[in-house]
Amino acid sequence: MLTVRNLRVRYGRSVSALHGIDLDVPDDGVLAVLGSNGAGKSTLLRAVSGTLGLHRGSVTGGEIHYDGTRLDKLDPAAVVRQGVVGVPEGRQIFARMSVEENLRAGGIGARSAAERTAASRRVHELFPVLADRASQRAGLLSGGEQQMLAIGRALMSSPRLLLLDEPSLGLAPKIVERIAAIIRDIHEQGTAVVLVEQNAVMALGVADHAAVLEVGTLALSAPADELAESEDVQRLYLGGHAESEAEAERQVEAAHEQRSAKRRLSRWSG
Ligand SMILES: Nc1ncnc2c1ncn2[C@@H]1O[C@H](COP(=O)(O)OP(=O)(O)OP(=O)(O)O)[C@@H](O)[C@H]1O
Repeated sequence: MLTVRNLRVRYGRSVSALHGIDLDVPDDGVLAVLGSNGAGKSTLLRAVSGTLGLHRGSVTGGEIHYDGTRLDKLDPAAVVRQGVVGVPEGRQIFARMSVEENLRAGGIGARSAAERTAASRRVHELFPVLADRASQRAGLLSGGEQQMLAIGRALMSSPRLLLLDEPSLGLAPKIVERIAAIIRDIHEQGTAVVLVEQNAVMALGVADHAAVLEVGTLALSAPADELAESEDVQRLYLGGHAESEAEAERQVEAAHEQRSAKRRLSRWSG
């Protein structure tokens, strides 16, 4: 279980980005974190993954615990060793290295060769395209494939909690659907997920629970299906990027359809 209590974050002296956030992510959960630009979503993930220092930010109050260990005092490598691994916004793969080399880099922290082999098998099963493109330069992959590589590389260290920052960013709707299905698979294989997204349709279709951030505070926290039904959320986040009312309605229907697909799936697997 990840618990975040009264988390406060600043960048330098002047920017206060989070003003006291409380969140819980159970071991078998998928938490969607929604909110508009600048709400503090990436900051939250940076605080959990210990990477705020790389952005001149710091935790100025509160605590983050994972499975009995206090994370907010650890450096990024130590957070990964606790089983918490992030995929930052913008993918940040090693563009000049091959797909296979990128994956190998992700597996450096594995506890044993057997663990590395199992992780590699899992990644290639989830993303067959990465096996097909093993020797290709990562920078030559399509945007969707680069996102898959970024997630695959994170999975190489066998995380128990995966932090995803806007995996749908800049991708075509069909690719976003594939990424959503893969996140569901990853979760069903036993990895908890925190999914930061501006694409609320996608996020609410995948998540069990959702939190909405507004300028550094937690505005709402509720089961994802309740939020998908909420008129405020539909108005602000589901129809927010639609170019017409008809498109907004289509997006709302898509979120409902994704949720019922997920329910059907869990009935089959349960
Ligand atoms: N490195 C930084 N230095 C100074 N201020 C920053 C830095 N990174 C983020 N901020 C500020 O902190 C606040 C929260 O930003 P954050 O990137 O966490 O929001 P977000 O919800 O992830 O938005 P987006 O979807 O645009 O990434 C914003 O006011 C932002 O301008």
